[in-house]
Amino acid sequence: MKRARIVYKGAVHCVVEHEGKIKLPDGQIVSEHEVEWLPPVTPKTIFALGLNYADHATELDFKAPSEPLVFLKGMNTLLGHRGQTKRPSDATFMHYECELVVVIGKKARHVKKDEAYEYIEGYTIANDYAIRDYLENYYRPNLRVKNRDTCTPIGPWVVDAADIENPMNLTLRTYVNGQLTQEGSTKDMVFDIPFLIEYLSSFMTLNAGDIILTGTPKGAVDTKVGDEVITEIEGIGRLVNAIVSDVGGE
Ligand SMILES: O=C(O)C/C(=C\C=C(/O)C(=O)O)C(=O)O
Repeated sequence: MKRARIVYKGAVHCVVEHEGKIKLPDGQIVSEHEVEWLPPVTPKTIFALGLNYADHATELDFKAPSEPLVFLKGMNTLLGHRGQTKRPSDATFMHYECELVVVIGKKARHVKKDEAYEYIEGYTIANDYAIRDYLENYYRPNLRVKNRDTCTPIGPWVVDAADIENPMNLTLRTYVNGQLTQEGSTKDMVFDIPFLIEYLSSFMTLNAGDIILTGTPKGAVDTKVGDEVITEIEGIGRLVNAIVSDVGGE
């Protein structure tokens, strides 16, 4: 089952996918172009991993971390499928990052690796844009890199965990204006999903609806106003995003 949140005729609905279209709670079927897509999740906490693919660390001239490099993101960053991301006017380098997102299904504290999958509701896709102008080293606060308004498009769907046979072997791809620019596999994560859930839940509580952005492989390159960026993950779908100027914006 694939689930999403949309606005249709001025009202918010939780919907499911039906033969490539959208099924509303009253059974009505509508096309994806008739709706406004919202982020499919409303987390209390958004966790994200930095440098969780060794080849991405290498392209930034960093070593892969020996312990998970976790940071938090604000709700201000979230945006739905087919949304418009405002390219910050102070950015020289705004890199896309295609990432598998784990959606937590129930309260998790002191979870062991071998039980971790029981705590996952499903998976979705994020594009974790990075304003690389402000990337200095591992230890700096990364607010200006990773917490810009609208810079985390996410969705379109949350796919039930039961429908993803092996989340640790999914192909990720990014297309900019139709050109394939990034390709990798979740099998190359430095810290895999069970490890991340054990690690995070060892020192804090994860709640239902919380999300973990699991990092991006190599191939993250610059984007500009006017680009269409599609991040795609095998078995989940394609997340479409447009980059617009923030000049004169709110
Ligand atoms: O911008 C960077 O690549 C470094 C970084 C985070 C990295 C990721 O999100 C990633 O590797 O997926 C940072 O915190 O600045």
